Amino acid sequence: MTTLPEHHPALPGLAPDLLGHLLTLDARDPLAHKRAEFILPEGVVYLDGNSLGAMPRAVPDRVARVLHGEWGEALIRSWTAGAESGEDWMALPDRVAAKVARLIGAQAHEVAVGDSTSVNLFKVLASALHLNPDRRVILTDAENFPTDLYVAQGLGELLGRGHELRRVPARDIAAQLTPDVAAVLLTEVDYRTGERLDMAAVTAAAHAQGVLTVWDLAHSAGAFPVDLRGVGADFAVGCGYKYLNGGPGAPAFVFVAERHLPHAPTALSGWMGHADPFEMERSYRPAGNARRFVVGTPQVLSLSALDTALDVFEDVNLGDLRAKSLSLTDTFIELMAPLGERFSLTLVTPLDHARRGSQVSYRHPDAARVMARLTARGIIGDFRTPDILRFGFTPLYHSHLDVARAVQGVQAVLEEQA
Ligand SMILES: Cc1ncc(COP(=O)(O)O)c(C=O)c1O
Ligand SMILES: Nc1ccccc1C(=O)C[C@H](N)C(=O)O
Repeated sequence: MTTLPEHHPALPGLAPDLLGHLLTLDARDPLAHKRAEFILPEGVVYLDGNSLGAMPRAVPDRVARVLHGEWGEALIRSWTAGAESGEDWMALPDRVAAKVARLIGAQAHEVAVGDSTSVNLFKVLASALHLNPDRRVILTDAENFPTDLYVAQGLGELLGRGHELRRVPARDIAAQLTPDVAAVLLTEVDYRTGERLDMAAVTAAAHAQGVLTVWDLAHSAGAFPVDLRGVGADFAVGCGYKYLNGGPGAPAFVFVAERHLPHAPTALSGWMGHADPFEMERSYRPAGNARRFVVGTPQVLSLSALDTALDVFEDVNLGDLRAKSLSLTDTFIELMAPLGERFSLTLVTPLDHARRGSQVSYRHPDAARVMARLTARGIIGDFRTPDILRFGFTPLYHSHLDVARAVQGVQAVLEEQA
């Protein structure tokens, strides 16, 4: 007989056949062993890895080594110590970039790591507009994440050449790829609904109209395999602290397709993106790879945390990651269905697998209060304005039993409030 995993208290009230079914799914889970690589508080079902990923167990030791050994003892020598084997601080952004590249279907020299997603968005959008100089429109999803909208708006105004940020519903993007559009800026997975766009189809449609693509992979990277090269994407950015589990404020990543590297200027030409920073040349000569999108001194402490966090993915088959994510979200949707009928819960996440990221969201008229109560019970998700309850699933550390516990928590809160 299957035994309950240690970190799960038994689930009182769960029908034995359902419990058996969930335990079977968990017993067959090829990623079940990954949970032990994270530190998660007892008694909590953490459904917020799409806002701040949980801490991988190996991170504190790595950060302590960097603090005490590399900073405390070796001091300035750490910038170059171990350069022969690529262990030096100078090479840290490139080492981390190579690990991210595998997760997003890119080549290592097409990826740089540093700064925040917002800042990286500014850099690549500026590059895209430069590469399409005769067009003046940035086309975006009207409901895109605020920072994407703000950065695009601000950059357009700064350029002072009459750029327009055109916001249209995501479903209309393909029809709006008119000859005045320079770049389309989209988040692959909507942060509120969890709806996933067809990146391959949108990219192909954009290219057919001479439009460059900028993808925000904040809710994609580390949640399922992304194939930037396969879809022919031009530019992309994403967060280090969500599904990559790099810690609060972790450095973000930026992707520039190889074909653009010789021509894509960086709006922020800092010395760390120079081909040879310590030559101290008088004028800027960009690194030949995406490293040019690193601007200033790398954030060694947070890059080190992210570097170790990414090692969790080393033995992970990304197809397994996606399959498990879908199994978790399917299970959640299925177990929540009877509650939807009893309470005012409306599923807003697509049932179609191809159109789903790794989260499930519902509208509820009192969503803020429901989420506050859930959080107080240790079921941690997100409230997103105006009325969204959002539950993020992380295939590396969730089990199907976690899903059932979360649903039991939602049921208890909704019954209390009724
Ligand atoms: C789609 C999307 N883009 C960007 C960000 C964040 O950007 P930054 O890390 O610069 O705050 C988030 C979340 O905060 C997000 O959901
Ligand atoms: N960076 C943060 C800092 C503080 C609180 C939340 C965030 C998030 O990342 C929110 C997330 N982007 C979201 O999709 O809602």
